Amino acid sequence: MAPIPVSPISVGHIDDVQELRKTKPSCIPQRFVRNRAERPRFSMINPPSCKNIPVIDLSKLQKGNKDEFQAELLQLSTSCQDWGFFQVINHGVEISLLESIEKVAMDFFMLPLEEKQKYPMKPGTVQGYGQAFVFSEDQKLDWCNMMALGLEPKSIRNLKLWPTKPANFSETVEAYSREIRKLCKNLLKHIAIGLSLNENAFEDMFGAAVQAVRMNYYPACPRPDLVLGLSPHSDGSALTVLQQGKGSSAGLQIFKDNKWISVQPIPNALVINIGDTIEVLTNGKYKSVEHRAVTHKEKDRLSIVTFYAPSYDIEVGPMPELVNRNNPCKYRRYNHGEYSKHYVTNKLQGKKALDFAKVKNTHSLN
Ligand SMILES: O=C(O)CCC(=O)C(=O)O
Ligand SMILES: [Fe+2]
Repeated sequence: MAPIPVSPISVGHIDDVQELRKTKPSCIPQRFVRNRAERPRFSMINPPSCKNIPVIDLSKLQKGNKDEFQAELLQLSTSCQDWGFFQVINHGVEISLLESIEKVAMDFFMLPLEEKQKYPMKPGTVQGYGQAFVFSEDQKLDWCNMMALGLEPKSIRNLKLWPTKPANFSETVEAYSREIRKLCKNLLKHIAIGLSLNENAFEDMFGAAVQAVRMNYYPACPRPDLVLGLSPHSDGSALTVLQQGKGSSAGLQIFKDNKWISVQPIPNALVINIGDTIEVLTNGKYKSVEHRAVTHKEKDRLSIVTFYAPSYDIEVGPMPELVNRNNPCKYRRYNHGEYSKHYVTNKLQGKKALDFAKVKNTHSLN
């Protein structure tokens, strides 16, 4: 008799957060209630002295005169080095496409649960509908429903997990992802120039880049002070592009100078962040930054997140140009596919995943 496949992971019952919300619970189920230290403290967010994350005007890098180009390039390098996060305006992605992706994502989340559950996210994977990064029965859960899809290269697509509803879902995700791919290449080109590297340095190294999209839906929560929309983490990607639903509450927070800072959405801008892979490639000059999502008492929130990373068969390690006596090599070389596997098979826990790549016993570790 053929052995019955048994999932080695037991995650217990996971409530669907939108369904839970519909029941208007008077108290939050314990699995969502964070330990005290992890709870968001809204009174501590964004003191008046704290600025919003930097803004990059991509049109100045593409069509600006020489002075505008240099000034914007400097702003880009500084944003990558000091913040690891920025918003990009005049990014070249049509507003109508931003609206279409938001519509299909929203329409998807509004489908009946049975329809969404036709594409279940299996424990230990990050494709399909459900909660990702859950590995045990006692792990706290995020106040979020996710739909995650692998896109490029075509070999990582799992079409069984692509919804057939709402109408135009696949076409829209594909069209959107093509444009976001162009944006990532464009940004990486300018990031390379800002680092005095060949403009194609990243592009040439990445091979057939991997791209995945994750739609996050955070229903309003009666006790935003007790839960997290998404646990603190850095992204395993090279670059991440995040679109926030129009009119959504502010929900994304980044950890900077030992404080959580709330990112104030700018209409039609896209939020970009440096992922672990760029941290390694730049030998820590540009760092991936820990971030999380919090919820709102009355408003739901949608985010559409694209991860852009090198091909799985690529070897990643600090670029020789960025390693020198003052900045000795901080990360080992490894296969990017192995890192991706490591990343998706561990719970989100700040920047812990990157320990995988850190060289032990150097004085300059941070
Ligand atoms: O929804 C957000 O603002 C954060 C999403 C995020 O960080 C992610 O999906 O990796
Ligand atoms: Fe993230």
